[in-house]
Amino acid sequence: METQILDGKQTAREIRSELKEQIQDCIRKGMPAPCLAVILVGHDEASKVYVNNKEKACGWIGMKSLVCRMPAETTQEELLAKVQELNEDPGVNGILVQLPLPRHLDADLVINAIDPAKDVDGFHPVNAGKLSIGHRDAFVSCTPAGVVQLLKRAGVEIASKHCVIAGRSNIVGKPLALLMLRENATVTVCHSKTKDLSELTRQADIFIAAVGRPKMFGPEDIREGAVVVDVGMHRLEDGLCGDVDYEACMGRASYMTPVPGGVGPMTIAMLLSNCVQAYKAQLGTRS
Ligand SMILES: Nc1nc(=O)c2c([nH]1)NC[C@@H]1CN(c3ccc(C(=O)N[C@@H](CCC(=O)O)C(=O)O)cc3)C=[N+]21
Repeated sequence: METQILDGKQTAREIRSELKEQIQDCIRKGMPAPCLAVILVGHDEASKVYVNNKEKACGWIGMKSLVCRMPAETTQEELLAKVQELNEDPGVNGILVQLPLPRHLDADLVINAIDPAKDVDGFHPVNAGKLSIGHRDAFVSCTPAGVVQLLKRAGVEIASKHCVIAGRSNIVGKPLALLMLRENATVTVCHSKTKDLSELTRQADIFIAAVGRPKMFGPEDIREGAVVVDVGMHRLEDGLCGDVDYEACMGRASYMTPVPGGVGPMTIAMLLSNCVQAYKAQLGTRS
């Protein structure tokens, strides 16, 4: 079987050009440019790369980005004060606190402090709760939103399909299950304690791997013709790879996301999209 590539890089480019047009429209009407604020605490190397990528992506579409770099020894109080300052700044439309935080800081407390209307990561309990009860105005976590956009734009049918998700994190597995349910899929979520995992994943029409273990899934774990989405990202000696053994599944899946160039670029595109959504909502409520 010929495996089609789900090209996240190209799809992200399309989404960015749509967002860029929307922003130019607003600016032509005399509105200020939207602005995303990113808080980066400490010196995690991977985080620096992501934050740079986000800055670049903002630049491409005419969005301002404000990166607040704070030292590794920043206290909880200092971090909360920074979040408060950005909450109150009318020039800031979206706030993202780059994770992971240094160990002495409590990420839950920090996320709870973000104004839900500026929570473009969709991590605040108010947004997570709204997603779970189907409110359309919630900010949805960027990686799950990116997966659904990628499938839809490739013309993959979701309704009535059996979607099996491996992984149950608050930022990927759980919100993705809710989104796929909203798209009328039948959803199974599995995890490290699941019995006969491979038996289950082989029943998937759409299989989504989000476990965080390099090349954990191979052709024996997927059905011939399945749609395979790989959320994993691992930096090995010979480059990046995902949770799925991409080469080995070539020819067995009907569609598959590469790593890199699959879900990663879509995550950033959805972050930009959430920012534009926040910006428009805030413009609408200003007197
Ligand atoms: N508050 C918060 N929100 C996040 O959304 C968030 C975060 N913290 N912490 C870290 C993770 C990870 N993440 C990625 C974003 C883009 C790529 C991406 O663009 N990947 C490229 C490759 C990039 C490379 O070469 O390293 C690709 O897959 O093609 C990957 C990973 C967002 N995260």
